[in-house]
Amino acid sequence: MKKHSPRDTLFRVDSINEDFVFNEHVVEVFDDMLDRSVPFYGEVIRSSARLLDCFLHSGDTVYDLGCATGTTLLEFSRILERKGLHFIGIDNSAAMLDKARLKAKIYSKEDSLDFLKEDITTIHHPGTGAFIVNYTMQFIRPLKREEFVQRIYSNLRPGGILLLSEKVISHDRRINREYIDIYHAFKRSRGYSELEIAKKREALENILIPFSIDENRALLSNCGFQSVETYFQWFNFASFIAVKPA
Ligand SMILES: C[S@@+](CC[C@H](N)C(=O)[O-])C[C@H]1O[C@@H](n2cnc3c(N)ncnc32)[C@H](O)[C@@H]1O
Ligand SMILES: O=C(O)C(=O)C[C@]1(C(=O)O)C=C[C@@H](O)C=C1
Repeated sequence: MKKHSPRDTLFRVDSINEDFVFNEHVVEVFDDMLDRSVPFYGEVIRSSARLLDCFLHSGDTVYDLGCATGTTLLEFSRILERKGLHFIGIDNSAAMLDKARLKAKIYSKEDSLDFLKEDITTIHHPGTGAFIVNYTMQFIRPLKREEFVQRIYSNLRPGGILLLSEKVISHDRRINREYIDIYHAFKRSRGYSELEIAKKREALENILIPFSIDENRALLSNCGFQSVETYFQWFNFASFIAVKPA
């Protein structure tokens, strides 16, 4: 897909030090930021599309919670064009949604994609075939996550799926440190400087709170999901599938 955002230079030296928020500056460079900051971003989307193809039926609805600029749903609508699914993105940032709608228009997908401004922690969309929650639950306060996943579970139809992608930690201190170093080397290879990496890390401190793989799996199981597996992992990034019993 063509690039739709200028280069992410938010954490260059002259920028101000503040907590990370999804404001208009972030929206402006967001697609470039994700492309250079999330390992195998495109591959995770394509793998998720394969799972949707396996588990969903024609007429099912897919909600992308925290859809940001709509990249994931645009890819789904292209890959799964003939499957007869409805795609709806939800975000609480008007600027993200404006960009998502613009991209849908550019790719002539306005008719197959909808975008809603809602708080993902209070959704009510019963009978949903699949929820996608990519790199977003990590921004929800840990104490609120169980209620959030419970709500997703109760809005899924029997046999429906949740696809969850998150940055993760290891409780083994050595492994955790090595994974973070490997991730920072990845960011350097994508053109971020040491200073940009350090400043972004500081801005995300106490804002992006990752769970371990085991903690995420336990959370999903506690909310009623019976089958829970990881379908992708690259060091400190992982994607999970959780299936609601049919
Ligand atoms: C890291 S981005 C998600 C990236 C996107 N899923 C992707 O893969 O391209 C997190 C998104 O969640 C949105 N968000 C965070 N908290 C939210 C909430 N409570 N309700 C709705 N959207 C929220 C932010 O506005 C932001 O667009
Ligand atoms: O740059 C980082 O350190 C990241 O963790 C990347 C990450 C994420 O994993 O969600 C963090 C914030 C942005 O929303 C996009 C990507």
